[in-house]
Amino acid sequence: MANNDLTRVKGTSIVKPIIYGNTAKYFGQKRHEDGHTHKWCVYVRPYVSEDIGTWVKKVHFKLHDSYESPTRVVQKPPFEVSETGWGEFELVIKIFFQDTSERPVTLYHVLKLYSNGQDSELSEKPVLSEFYEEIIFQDPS
Ligand SMILES: O=C(Nc1ccc(C(=O)N2CC(c3nccs3)C2)s1)[C@@H]1CCCN1
Repeated sequence: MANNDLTRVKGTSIVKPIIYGNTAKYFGQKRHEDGHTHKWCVYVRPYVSEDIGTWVKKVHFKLHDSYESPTRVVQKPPFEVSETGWGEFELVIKIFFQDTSERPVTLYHVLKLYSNGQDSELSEKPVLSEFYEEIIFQDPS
């Protein structure tokens, strides 16, 4: 079929399901030296067990500017950043692919430290906030 117009011929597409988000745990009390109350980990993981490094080259985690070196670059799996802090804020997650012809994907995640609302009673239970996303590669080269 001659495809003279600019529409892309519907070819194959590859769907790569991922999970992104954070876990958090209250220290049990406020840390005197810096006022931090929680440790947390933000991450990008494959939805099914696989070596995500075969198709993800690196991940940038952009933290709040008050953090030292707020843009954290993770060059190999596991693609995660562990930190401590006292509050919830929006992080930017930028995923770069081994196939450099594929544009990076940017995700936004609001860090969750409190099980039900900011400054709610601080529980000892870990907090989990994660989301499912599908990375779609059209006509992968
Ligand atoms: O909390 C919030 N924003 C936050 C930004 C950064 C936070 C944080 O936890 N930390 C900065 C880091 C540092 N500690 C010492 C030197 S830098 C530990 S919290 C907003 C404000 C209202 C609701 N949410």
